[in-house]
Amino acid sequence: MVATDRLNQTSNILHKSMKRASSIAHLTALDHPFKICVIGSGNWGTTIAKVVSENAALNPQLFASEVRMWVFEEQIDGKNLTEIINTDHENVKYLPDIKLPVNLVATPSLLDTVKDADIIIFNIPHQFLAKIVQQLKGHVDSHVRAISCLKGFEVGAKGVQLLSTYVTDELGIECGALSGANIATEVAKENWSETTVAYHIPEDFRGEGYDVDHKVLKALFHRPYFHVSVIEDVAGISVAGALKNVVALGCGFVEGLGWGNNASAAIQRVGLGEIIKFGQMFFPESRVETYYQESAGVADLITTCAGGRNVKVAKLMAESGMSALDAEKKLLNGQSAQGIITCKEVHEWLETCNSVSEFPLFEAVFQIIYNNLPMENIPDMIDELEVFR
Ligand SMILES: NC(=O)c1ccc[n+]([C@@H]2O[C@H](COP(=O)([O-])OP(=O)(O)OC[C@H]3O[C@@H](n4cnc5c(N)ncnc54)[C@H](O)[C@@H]3O)[C@@H](O)[C@H]2O)c1
Ligand SMILES: O=P(O)(O)OC[C@H](O)CO
Repeated sequence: MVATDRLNQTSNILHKSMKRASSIAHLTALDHPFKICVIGSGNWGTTIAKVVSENAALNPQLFASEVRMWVFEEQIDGKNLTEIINTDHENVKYLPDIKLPVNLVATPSLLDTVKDADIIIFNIPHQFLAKIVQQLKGHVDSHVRAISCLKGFEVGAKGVQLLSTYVTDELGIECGALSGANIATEVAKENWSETTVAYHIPEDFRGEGYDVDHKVLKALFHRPYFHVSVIEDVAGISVAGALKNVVALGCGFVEGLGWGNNASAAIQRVGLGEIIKFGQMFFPESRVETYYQESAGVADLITTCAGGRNVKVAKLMAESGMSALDAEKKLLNGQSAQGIITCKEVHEWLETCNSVSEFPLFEAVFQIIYNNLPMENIPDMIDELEVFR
């Protein structure tokens, strides 16, 4: 009896997942297949390019097979990285030992990459976004749609902005976000993980089959090893994705000091509270439920604090006394620990708003990295400032 129930249950699950897969597979682009490009070819940029290229090859009615990936050109052993990727189908510097699909084409020219694209996926360390977006101005049609996979904020004349909002404001195109518990190398190895894509359907939506909607985004990003949930809360997933990197630096400090799991859990508790508070104060459209219902949120905080690059960099700082930038350079071979810049952006914004004292962990991380405050002071800094909560 129990065995029969199990069998029925398994067959129901299989039936549901086959139905879901076939409903995605039967989508058709009614005008021409959507042309995809990826801007960025780092650790995550290349991984996401692999994911979408696989789906592009599998769904010819929906996506053009060729996916272009913009590569910030550099030489590896006297050869251009683009040439290596296009010949060997491997990004030997930023994603070694992972075979890339043959329909993924590395392109050194930014403008050639976006030419005729229907969907642009931004995936670079966020400190380079402004420069890239400025180069794209005037070269992207207003009906192009975009997804930002970046984690960070833009802080400037307009205050603190989501990176997707920055893209929309500067290029005049709708931009959503993708964020989740996604250490790139695990996704690249096709170990199962989940992610969240958030996207608002814009007012100039041209209709199902002619434009990008939630079904198209699911078809673009969902893989058997990469399960996608598509929602509306762009602000919630973006705030969570940016700020968990700052919390991870705090975890790295206490880990490097040898304080153990309780200390790391304490940092994550305070950090989650500050993430939610930041979202509510500065992006009131974000939903608190997103943080625990979606992969972008608590789940991302957990994976990042367990094994992300920010935690590794901060740990090395604690163990060696190195500066953040030196530790990043030594450990990451050109990759970026985004929390180092994000904590500065957050500090500058909070100072403008006279709200520094309401975010004691974020401020402690900033002071340790930029003003050499002893990391052993973290517990006291959190206590002293927490009275303002
Ligand atoms: N790696 C991950 O596990 C992961 C997972 C999820 C999200 N993210 C986020 O995705 C974004 C991209 O991260 P990544 O891991 O692909 O990048 P990365 O950290 O691997 O950075 C290296 C990339 O930066 C490029 N670069 C270096 N100098 C440049 C310049 N002057 N102009 C433009 N590009 C330059 C390099 O060419 C390379 O492509 C980040 O915001 C990151 O937080 C990363
Ligand atoms: O390696 P990190 O610290 O940049 O984190 C990677 C991802 O953002 C985890 O989801």
